[in-house]
Amino acid sequence: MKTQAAVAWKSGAPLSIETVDLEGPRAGEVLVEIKATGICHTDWYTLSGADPEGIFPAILGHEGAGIVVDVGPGVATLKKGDHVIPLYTPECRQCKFCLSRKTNLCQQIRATQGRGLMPDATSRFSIRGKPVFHYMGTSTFARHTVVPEIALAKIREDAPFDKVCYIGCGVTTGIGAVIFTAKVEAGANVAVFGLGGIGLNVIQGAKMVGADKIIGIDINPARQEMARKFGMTHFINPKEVDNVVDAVVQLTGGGADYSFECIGNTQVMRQALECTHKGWGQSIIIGVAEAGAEISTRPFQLVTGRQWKGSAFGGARGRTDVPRIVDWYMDGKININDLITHTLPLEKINDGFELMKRGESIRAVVVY
Ligand SMILES: NC(=O)c1ccc[n+]([C@@H]2O[C@H](COP(=O)([O-])OP(=O)(O)OC[C@H]3O[C@@H](n4cnc5c(N)ncnc54)[C@H](O)[C@@H]3O)[C@@H](O)[C@H]2O)c1
Ligand SMILES: N[C@@H](CCC(=O)N[C@@H](CSCO)C(=O)NCC(=O)O)C(=O)O
Ligand SMILES: [Zn+2]
Ligand SMILES: [Zn+2]
Repeated sequence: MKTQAAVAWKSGAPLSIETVDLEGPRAGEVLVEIKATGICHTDWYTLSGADPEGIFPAILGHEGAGIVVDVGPGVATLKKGDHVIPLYTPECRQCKFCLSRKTNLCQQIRATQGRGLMPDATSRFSIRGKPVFHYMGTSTFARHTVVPEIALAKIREDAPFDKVCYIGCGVTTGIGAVIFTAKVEAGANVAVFGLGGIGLNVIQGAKMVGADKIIGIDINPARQEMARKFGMTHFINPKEVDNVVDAVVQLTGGGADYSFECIGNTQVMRQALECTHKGWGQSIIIGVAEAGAEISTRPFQLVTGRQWKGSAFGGARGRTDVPRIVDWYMDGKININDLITHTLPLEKINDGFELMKRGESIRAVVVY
């Protein structure tokens, strides 16, 4: 079939709206009509050329929601008409990683996904006979996409696509990092570095679990108002203090119990670790840093009880947890609407990237 997509021909260049050829679903695959997709900082990271796994031409996008149009042979858990959220972290429930119960990082299709291919090592997308790569196994910047069955969460049919698409990455990543990765307890003091589409969801998660002080740190003062609305109790602008680490330590009487880095800046990752409490502080890295970047600190920071952890997709097991998070939204337990600051048609997708780069949007959502 033919469909429309925003194609990334090469790094650093704007996306180009094209008619692309899309082959139907093969065994274990599902054809999905994408109804809406958010634009995440990670799409920009890959488009910028900083991603070692970035390959071109590709159809980016990993924060979508849509409807099943067709299923390939052997697909047992989904049927035409089902509402779904594509998962860049699948959940096969059979691989060593899934069975370990220790991680959400299902590895069943990770190798081919990282090469922009479906599990049988081919692409379903092409233009004028030349293959176009998939991205993160989802490619939601296309009106139609083909996704493995194990990488789709079935969601309730009354959930609005233009809001719950954000659960496909940002909402789950932020709230999940608090609940599933750090397991923040009521009364804990939390520091959140970077108050964008991810950090604001960390704040929302910290508020949900009953954290005490929730300290937000951002160089963009315009982020303060929204962050307070979501539960931030204190704000630090790094440009206005001598030392961010000292500022957090002072505010918390010794250091944050948990900190979250939601920027992708390795200098800030160090600050986030070092502002946590001696003996038990945990710092969770969420931000994605460019190829070749490395983190450093004095080993003494770890010897004295601080811990560094990372979190991908908030530690969520997508097929199990995403439908629950959709329920939280539908039950009014989490706020997504206020974080979606801009809605655009596909033709304006590059404007969405510009809004993000200028710090003007929290989430821009493309509605097909
Ligand atoms: N681990 C995961 O599963 C996962 C999932 C989604 C996104 N990410 C990553 O998380 C990061 C944040 O994504 P986002 O969509 O929220 O981005 P965003 O652009 O919406 O937000 C980033 C925020 O950081 C602030 N910032 C930039 N430099 C800063 C500094 N030096 N000190 C303090 N604040 C600073 C910006 O002003 C902005 O508010 C990105 O690196 C993205 O790739 C990771
Ligand atoms: N390809 C990148 C890795 C980027 C990365 O860390 N991605 C996160 C999700 S970001 C969503 O916005 C992730 O899930 N990582 C685990 C994984 O990719 O298996 C690089 O190589 O730097
Ligand atoms: Zn993302
Ligand atoms: Zn698995």
